[in-house]
Amino acid sequence: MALVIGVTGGIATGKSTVSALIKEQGFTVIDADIAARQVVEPGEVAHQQIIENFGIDLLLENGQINRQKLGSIVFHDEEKRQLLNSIVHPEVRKKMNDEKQAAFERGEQVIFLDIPLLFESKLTAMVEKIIVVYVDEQTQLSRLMNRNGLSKEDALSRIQSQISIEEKVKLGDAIIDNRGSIEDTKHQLLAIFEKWNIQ
Ligand SMILES: CC(C)(COP(=O)(O)OP(=O)(O)OC[C@H]1O[C@@H](n2cnc3c(N)ncnc32)[C@H](O)[C@@H]1O)[C@@H](O)C(=O)NCCC(=O)NCCS
Ligand SMILES: Nc1ncnc2c1ncn2[C@@H]1O[C@H](COP(=O)(O)OP(=O)(O)OP(=O)(O)O)[C@@H](O)[C@H]1O
Repeated sequence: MALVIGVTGGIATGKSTVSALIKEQGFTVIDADIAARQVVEPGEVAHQQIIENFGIDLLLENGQINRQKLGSIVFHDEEKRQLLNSIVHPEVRKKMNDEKQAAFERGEQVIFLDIPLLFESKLTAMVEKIIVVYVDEQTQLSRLMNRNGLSKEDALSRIQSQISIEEKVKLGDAIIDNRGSIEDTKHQLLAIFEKWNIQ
């Protein structure tokens, strides 16, 4: 039986960074953020449902959803965020399950799922072990502001739309402290692999 491991954390705490290190070790990482982009491509069911619920003005000239505009709506309005989640999440779960199945069928023994909202969306049953990628809230805020070019207010509203990273740390089977260098983060990841006998 293959082992399925969830990688989670708060927004901008370093899940993608850790996922890249996991891939470097030769493992498949199935990324919920990527799936969430694929299921809203023009022609997909969720694309149509988003237009019906949020309006045609949300589209760019090329027919893609204007993610910046949608983000500025849903990260300031919990009801609208729940509405978007109810459209996108079922499709994301399907896509991730299909990709997981394909990895099983390729004979892979350990599969990683990078799911930012693992706890918020109550998806912990999808995985057997959980790695939480941690940085303190100040580091999270400044990395998010830098990476996305967001104001402090906008960055805080995104952070506050999730369970706090301090809470998530209590729920993980293993924690990676990503406040140091990438090399330091890699050492912690490899130590977890050793402890869990992942090779
Ligand atoms: C609101 C959208 C359009 C903003 O797009 P944008 O390109 O700016 O951000 P991106 O998708 O890369 O997400 C960045 C991070 O934001 C956080 N985030 C995204 N959606 C949500 C949400 N609904 N609730 C809380 N945090 C979220 C996650 O930590 C994610 O890693 C987009 O995030 C979206 O469609 N969200 C709904 C789907 C979802 O929940 N995705 C997260 C994984 S399933
Ligand atoms: N150890 C580190 N040292 C310095 N900067 C880092 C480190 N790890 C990640 N970063 C930077 O912090 C930002 C957030 O990292 P990353 O994109 O991996 O987070 P994430 O958790 O995947 O974000 P999201 O929730 O938005 O998907 C990026 O700009 C990244 O380059």
